[in-house]
Amino acid sequence: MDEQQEMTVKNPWHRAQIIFVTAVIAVGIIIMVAIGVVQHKPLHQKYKYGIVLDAGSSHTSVYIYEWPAEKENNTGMVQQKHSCNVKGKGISSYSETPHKAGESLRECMDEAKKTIPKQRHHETPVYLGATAGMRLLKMDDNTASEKVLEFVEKSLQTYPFSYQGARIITGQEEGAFGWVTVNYLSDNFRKASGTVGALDLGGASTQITFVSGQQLESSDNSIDFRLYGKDYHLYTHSFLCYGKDQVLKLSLEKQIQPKLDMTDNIILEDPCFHPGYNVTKSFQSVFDSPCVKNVKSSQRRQNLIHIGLGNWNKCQEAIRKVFNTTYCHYSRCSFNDVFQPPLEGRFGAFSAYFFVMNFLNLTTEKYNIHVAKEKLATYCTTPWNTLKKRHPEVKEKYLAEYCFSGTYIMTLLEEGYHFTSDNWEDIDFIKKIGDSEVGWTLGYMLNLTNMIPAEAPDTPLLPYGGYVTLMFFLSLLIFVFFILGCIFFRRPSGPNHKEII
Ligand SMILES: Nc1nc2c(ncn2[C@@H]2O[C@H](COP(=O)(O)OP(=O)(O)OP(=O)(O)O)[C@@H](O)[C@H]2O)c(=O)[nH]1
Ligand SMILES: [Ca+2]
Repeated sequence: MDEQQEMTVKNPWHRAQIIFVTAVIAVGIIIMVAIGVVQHKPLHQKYKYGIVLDAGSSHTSVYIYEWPAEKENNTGMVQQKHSCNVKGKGISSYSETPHKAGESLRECMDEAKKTIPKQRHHETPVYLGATAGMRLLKMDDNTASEKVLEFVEKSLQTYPFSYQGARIITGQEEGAFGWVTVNYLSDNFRKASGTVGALDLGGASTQITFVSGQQLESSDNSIDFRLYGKDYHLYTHSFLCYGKDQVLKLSLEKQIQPKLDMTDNIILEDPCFHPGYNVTKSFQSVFDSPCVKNVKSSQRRQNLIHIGLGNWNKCQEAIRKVFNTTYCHYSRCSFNDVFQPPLEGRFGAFSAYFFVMNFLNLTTEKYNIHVAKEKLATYCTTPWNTLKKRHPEVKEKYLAEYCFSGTYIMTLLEEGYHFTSDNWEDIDFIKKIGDSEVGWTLGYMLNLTNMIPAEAPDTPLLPYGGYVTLMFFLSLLIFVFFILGCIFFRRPSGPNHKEII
């Protein structure tokens, strides 16, 4: 007993003291880690914003994008926060009243002012990109197109944002930035996985863009990007006048060609419109475009009496005539003597590809190309009155044109771009990825703000959550081992054990 007392007195690691000291050290470690973690995490997530106006041929849309301020160069961070459709037609329709082009943007820009926090207004860039409608106006009347852009610019400069310019973007930019958008939103750059091609069908032009492993025979169709440490060799082409509104004009022009000598109104029996459809249109309204300039300048007839026949086969025959496939001075072409390498990979088809194929229910199920054609053929025979009763909510102009547009899309994809029954299912008809709409605007802004770096940034060893968890458990482990150590230290061992107790 005396011996034991002697030992207890001699031992500097008294039990209570050990536990106290150990606990203090452990709590200290945990506090240190917690402070380190909190210190590195911003207290409030701050967002930045960007505005892009898509001044298309048929209408203008205003897109507001948002991203966490401190993660500017992490790909996948920018998302669409809001979008607004400008009332009325596209800005090119204001060629005779250009001031109205600027005014037309007011409502949506006022909405942008409300959507973006006030303290961020001055640093929010605003870009306007005009596409095929303005390209056509520029071809037709350069002064008018400049006036329209001038008024649009004046209008945008009245807002508290950081105005960055309004311009007509090229077809290559439109195609390439559509491709950037699809792949950015699919996170394909960060994953360094394969990319998907982009198919965009507008009102006045259409774009095809994909990564090609082939040597491109035409420099006009070639764009190179270095994104996130990887080189991308892109094929892109924009067909002006091959958007769905302009191609309808082209097709009508081809169909009435044999009747152009007639002096009266022209009656056109059109297989691409539904049986019972009978609408009188002013000749001028149909052919007022540089895409069908010959008709416009040489013929000024009063009216076109447009009568539907609803015959899909004949409709496709008529549409085929807008593609010139008789001549190709490259090793291979799509149509109109435009070079196109073999198709590669999957494709995302958006804009009117989606509007039309979605309405026709050809996007949701995996139809093969033959079934899709059969369904479309049946749809085209539906009488006009039946359709109107079936879809009272759909705008009549859209409803009347789905048979034509669907047939154009099938023909463009199959006979224009050479999709076959084997790769038809590689096409995804899409409108949005996540909450962001697919189109060229996001890619355009990412490019102009340098938000996709050429080289991948060094990434931390662990994601933030993983780091916190690991540090916590390591501290806990140290604490537990310390306690165990103390217990073992405290417990006497060896042959004298029994004697001591
Ligand atoms: N059915 C349907 N058609 C639509 C809708 N929105 C637009 N369209 C039509 O689809 C076509 C393409 O629309 P967009 O992609 O907006 O075309 P855009 O950007 O104005 O034209 P581009 O300058 O050639 O790109 C046009 O003919 C539009 O009138 C919709 O919600 N439903
Ligand atoms: Ca467009």
